[in-house]
Amino acid sequence: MNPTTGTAVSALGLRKAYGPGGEKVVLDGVDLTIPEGTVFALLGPNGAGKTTTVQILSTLIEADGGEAQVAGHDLATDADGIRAAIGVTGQFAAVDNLLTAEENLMLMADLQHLDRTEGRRRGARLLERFDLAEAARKPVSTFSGGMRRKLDLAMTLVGDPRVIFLDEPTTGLDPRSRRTMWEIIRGLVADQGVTIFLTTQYLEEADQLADRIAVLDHGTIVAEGTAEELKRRMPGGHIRLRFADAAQLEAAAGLFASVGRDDEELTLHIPSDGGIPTLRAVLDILDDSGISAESLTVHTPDLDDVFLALTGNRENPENPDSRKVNAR
Ligand SMILES: Nc1ncnc2c1ncn2[C@@H]1O[C@H](COP(=O)(O)OP(=O)(O)OP(=O)(O)O)[C@@H](O)[C@H]1O
Repeated sequence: MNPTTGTAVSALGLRKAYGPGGEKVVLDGVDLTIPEGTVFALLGPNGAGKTTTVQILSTLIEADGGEAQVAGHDLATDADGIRAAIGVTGQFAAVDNLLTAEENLMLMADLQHLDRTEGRRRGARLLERFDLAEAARKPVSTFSGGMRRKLDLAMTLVGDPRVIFLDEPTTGLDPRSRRTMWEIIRGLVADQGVTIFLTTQYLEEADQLADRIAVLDHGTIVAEGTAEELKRRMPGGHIRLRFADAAQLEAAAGLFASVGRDDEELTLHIPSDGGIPTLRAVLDILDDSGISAESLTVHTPDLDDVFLALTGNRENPENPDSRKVNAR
């Protein structure tokens, strides 16, 4: 962690290209700032460069350009410092199928140079915490997908990391296992103040977990903000006011420039970004005219709308999956 800035991860102008002449540009100048103790979600369609970003920040591959600091260590000069401070789980998981859960955890403790007693103690505590104690002595090859993910994360936690990279942590899990994983991730942030860097293709996952979301498309960040901020940027949001009778509806309709109305439902739809200042302005206008609405609801576009609007305008001919996302 960087004690002077409170920033867990920062990156400036990260670039990465593949191919003999570097003609396949994967990251084209990625900037990120992630405060410590928060959950950050990097969202993007297949092939956007999410895994590449995680691999660079976790020192698994080198960037071609740009700079980054992770947990207070510089990527270019102190990769060892970063490795000691982070945990990585996901598509390149370290779980050994032939070993039991307990053995996997002990192996991790050995790699972290913990003494045997401390290693055992931490392992047992993690198995308990992740509800894997009963299966502790069974080979991992007999585990369900959800159990393996939990073990993978438990193995990461043996080293007590301050920053954890979770690359698509719930891909392929059923809804119940996904929710369990979300609870675990929330618990890590709440109880231990760790920083989570998450990549996901699930908008709901980003919405549920992340303090801030960045949308990556074709190697650049095309939008960044809280889920609410991103949704508010989309057209289609409105405030819906319901009135007690037709007279009130009529009077209110005359107060606003562009409104939709539904006479049967006695409602007005006022285009809005859903922000509090707009909401207050609408209520003030009604108040000043002595009209009171029976109910007020704010409708904001969901994250699906945001994702499709931001990433749907260019197709990636090399990646049929990205077309699938774009065409939805
Ligand atoms: N070693 C490599 N050599 C050549 N191209 C690569 C290599 N690794 C990744 N790529 C390409 O870089 C692009 C980005 O890949 P990356 O795995 O970072 O995307 P992603 O956003 O994580 O996608 P997904 O959601 O499908 O995992 C892809 O087009 C991929 O084919």
